Amino acid sequence: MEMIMESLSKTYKSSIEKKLVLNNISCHVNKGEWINIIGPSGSGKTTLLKCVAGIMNADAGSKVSIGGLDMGNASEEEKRDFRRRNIGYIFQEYELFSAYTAKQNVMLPEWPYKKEAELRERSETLLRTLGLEDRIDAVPTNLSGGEKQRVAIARALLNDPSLLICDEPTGNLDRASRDNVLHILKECQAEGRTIFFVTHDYDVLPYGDRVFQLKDGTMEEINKKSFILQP
Ligand SMILES: Nc1ncnc2c1ncn2[C@@H]1O[C@H](COP(=O)(O)OP(=O)(O)OP(=O)(O)O)[C@@H](O)[C@H]1O
Repeated sequence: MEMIMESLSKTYKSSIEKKLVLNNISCHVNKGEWINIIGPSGSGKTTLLKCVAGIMNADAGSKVSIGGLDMGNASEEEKRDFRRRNIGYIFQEYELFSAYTAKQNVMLPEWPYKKEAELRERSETLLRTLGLEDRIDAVPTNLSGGEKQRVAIARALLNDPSLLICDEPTGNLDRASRDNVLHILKECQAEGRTIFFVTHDYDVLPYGDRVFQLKDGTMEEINKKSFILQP
């Protein structure tokens, strides 16, 4: 799914301050590309992902277009429907519902729209693929951080999204689980999906096609090779 950001700015406004977090960012992502975003804590990575997904409104004058949908002009309902059909979003804080099991959390976004038996089978398959076969019926309070992260990843994959937006999806995983998740995402990319991936982990960078760095409100492309350690 093609993504176009032009002059994208975002200001947080409160009664005591106005904070410009993203300042005139432009970036064009081709269908099927894997883009990695790095940047210091607080540089606006999560803000950028939320503006791109239409979860948060960018400032007036910004242009964000995803798969032809103009986020600035779409209604909340259009954006919600578009996300459900096309975007898998892996939240940094997992955003799991504590009253539901791992399997139910994965099924939840499609519950009103698809047959329950079909959803149950699909979510169990995804949880098994992510190494959670023993935790399918556990509630989030009984899951470790890494397990919760993998449930959140399974949920994002449920609708076979054309675009995966990933906010540090491997931050709480050990090396083996991280490599498993990256391998699964690489397969998703091979199937033609676009991946927009925020990370602090430089070991993730070789998996992507291009790297952008967010700093002081601006975003610039960095040569991916500059992160590969020389012997
Ligand atoms: N709702 C909000 N209101 C005001 N300021 C906010 C709000 N959300 C985030 N910020 C501020 O905007 C800046 C960017 O936050 P954001 O979460 O996008 O950064 P980040 O790069 O994802 O950080 P991290 O790597 O620590 O997750 C931070 O200084 C943060 O304090």
